[in-house]
Amino acid sequence: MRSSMFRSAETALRSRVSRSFSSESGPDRKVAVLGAAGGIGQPLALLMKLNPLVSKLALYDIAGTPGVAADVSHINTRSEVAGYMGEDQLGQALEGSDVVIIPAGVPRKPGMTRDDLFNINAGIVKSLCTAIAKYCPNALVNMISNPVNSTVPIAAEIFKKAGTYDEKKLFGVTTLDVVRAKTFYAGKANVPVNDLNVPVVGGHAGITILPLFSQAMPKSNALSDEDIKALTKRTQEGGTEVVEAKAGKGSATLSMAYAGAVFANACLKGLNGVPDIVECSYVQSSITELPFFASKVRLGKNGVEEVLGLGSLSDYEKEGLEKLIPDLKASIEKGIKFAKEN
Ligand SMILES: NC(=O)c1ccc[n+]([C@@H]2O[C@H](COP(=O)([O-])OP(=O)(O)OC[C@H]3O[C@@H](n4cnc5c(N)ncnc54)[C@H](O)[C@@H]3O)[C@@H](O)[C@H]2O)c1
Ligand SMILES: O=C(O)C[C@H](O)C(=O)O
Repeated sequence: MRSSMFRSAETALRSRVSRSFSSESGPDRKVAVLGAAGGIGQPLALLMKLNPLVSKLALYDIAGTPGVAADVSHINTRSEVAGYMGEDQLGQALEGSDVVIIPAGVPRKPGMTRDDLFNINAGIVKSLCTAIAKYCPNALVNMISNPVNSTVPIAAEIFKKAGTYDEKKLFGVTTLDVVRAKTFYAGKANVPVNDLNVPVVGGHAGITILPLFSQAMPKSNALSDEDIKALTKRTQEGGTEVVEAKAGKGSATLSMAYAGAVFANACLKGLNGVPDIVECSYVQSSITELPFFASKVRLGKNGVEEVLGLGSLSDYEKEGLEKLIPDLKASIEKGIKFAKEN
C-alpha cells in the first residue's frame, strides 16, 4: 500500500518534471539517423543525443547499432535512444520521425572522386528513401551520402514515384563546406571565427562548391585576390584534404558529424517555429537554371520557407558560377536518370 502510494507520487513527479523539461526544450521531436554505426553516424548520434530539442533518437544501420545505441543511451540527456538493425527494423526506426539524417554509404579513398561512389551509394539512397516515403513521408530529410549532387535528385525522384515528394522537405547537407569556408577565412584574415558567416553555394563536389567570400560577414579587407583564390580552392578541396590525410581510412567524419548536427539543429528549430533560421543547403531551387542548387535557405515549420537569392557576386565568383553549371547539371541528370531507370 505504502509502496504503491510512493510509486504513484513518483510517477506524478516524473511526469511533471518531464512536462516542464519538454516545454523548456520544445515539443517532442523524433530524429532518425540512417547509417548510425558508421564513421559519421556514431559521432552524429552522440551530438544528436546532446541536443535538447530531440525527444526520441532512432539509430539505424545494417549492422552494429545495438552497441552504439546502448552506449549513447546512457548519456543523461532528454532523448530516449533506440537502435535498429537490418531492413526488417527500418520501418520501426523511421515511423514518427520529424527529421531523418542519412550518412549511409561508402566513403572515398585517395584518388577517388565523390562521383566514384555513385554506383554503390545510389542504390543505398534509393532503398532508404523508398522506406522514408512509406514510413515517414512528412519528415525532413537531411542527405549526407555522396555524391550529394546526385543523391538529392535521386531522393526527389523516388519520393515523386511514391507520390510523397515535397520539395520543402528535402535537403542536401552542404554545411561542412560552410564550416570549412568559415574556418579557413578566419584563419587567413585573422578574424574571430565564432561570429563569422560565409555563404557557400552551388553543390558539394570540387568546383561546384562555390564559397562567396565577397559576402563574408564581418568582412576583412586584409585579403588579396590571390588569397581569395587560394581560400576558394582550399574550400573546394577540403574533403580531398581529409581523404588524403586519412590515407585510405575514409573521409571526413568528425567535422561532418559536427556539420550534420548544426544543420539538423537548424531544421528542428525551424520546425519548432523559431524565426530567422537561415542555413546554406542544396535544395530544389529556381535561383539558377538548375533544378537543384545550394544557397541560403530560410527554415520554418514546413522545412524550406524561402530559398534566398545569391546576392551580389564578385567577378571571380561570377566566373566560378558559370564554370560550375555544366558539372552540376550533369550530376543532377545522372541522379534523375538512375532513379527513373531503377
Ligand atoms: N555531405 C557531406 O558533406 C559529407 C561529408 C563527409 C562524408 N560524406 C559521405 O557520407 C557517407 C558516409 O561516410 P562515413 O565516413 O560515415 O562512411 P562509413 O563507411 O564509416 O559509414 C557508413 C555507414 O553506412 C552504413 N550503411 C551501408 N549501407 C546501408 C544501408 N543500406 N542502410 C543503412 N546503413 C547503411 C554502413 O554499415 C556504415 O556503418 C559517404 O558517402 C561519404 O562520402 C558526406
Ligand atoms: O570528401 C569527401 O569525400 C567527403 C565529404 O564530401 C567532404 O566534403 O568531406
